[in-house]
Amino acid sequence: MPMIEVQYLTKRYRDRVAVDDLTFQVEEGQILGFLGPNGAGKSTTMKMLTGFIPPSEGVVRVGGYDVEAQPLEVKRRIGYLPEMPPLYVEMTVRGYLRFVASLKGLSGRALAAELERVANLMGVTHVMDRVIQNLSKGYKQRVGIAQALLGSPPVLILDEPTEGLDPAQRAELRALIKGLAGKHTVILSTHILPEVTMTCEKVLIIHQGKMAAYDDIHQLARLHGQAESASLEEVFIKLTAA
Ligand SMILES: Nc1ncnc2c1ncn2[C@@H]1O[C@H](COP(=O)(O)OP(=O)(O)OP(=O)(O)O)[C@@H](O)[C@H]1O
Repeated sequence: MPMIEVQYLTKRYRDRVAVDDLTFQVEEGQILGFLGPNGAGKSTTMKMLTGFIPPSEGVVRVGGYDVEAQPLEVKRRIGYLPEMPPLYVEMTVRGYLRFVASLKGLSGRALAAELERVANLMGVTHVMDRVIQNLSKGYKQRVGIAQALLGSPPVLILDEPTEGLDPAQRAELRALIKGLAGKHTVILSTHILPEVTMTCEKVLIIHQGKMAAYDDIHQLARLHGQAESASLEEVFIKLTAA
């Protein structure tokens, strides 16, 4: 059974179709790169996968649970980094992460250990007692990713996780995400194409809400590129030009 199953997923905002009949699945332990130009519908799709907004049509199942019928079962299994992380900016990093960890059911020693683990992983140990609103953009992003990783959920939905990070942290995060493969199922949206080439085996490209490509990263170049060596960038530009 695939870890994430999406069938006929559609979202309409009044007369605008933001996501148009998407069907795809992500196998357990796989990292799916999710690409599309600005406004293609990536964030809208991710919000529906996590139960943040309801679909107009279609079905999403995570770990076999239906997002609409069993939202708590789904949320329990997903770590979500939205495009705009819901940080409580007046809290300290420690206070905020502790709060999120308690929402995820952690307490006592397990909570303290988990806080330390994700803080180390994201390199925020030295800012734990600072107020979030005073942090730089990159550090806010690190805190956003840290909250998604708390409790080590089997599924991670990451909406442009490397946005705002410096090159060193971006490389670290890439390695971290790659290291999650096998144990975690990940959907990673990004505008940085080499990031996908380096991290993902499978790629979904959407354009104007519709699926433009959904393939193994090597197949993609073969099917849509001029040559087998076509870069993901060439394929992306070709598929999203219209
Ligand atoms: N709440 C909303 N009400 C009306 N239209 C919306 C709403 N949210 C998104 N849209 C529209 O839906 C479409 C898809 O937006 P979405 O944010 O999902 O794109 P995206 O692929 O994530 O873009 P980006 O790469 O710029 O973040 C856009 O045309 C957007 O204007």
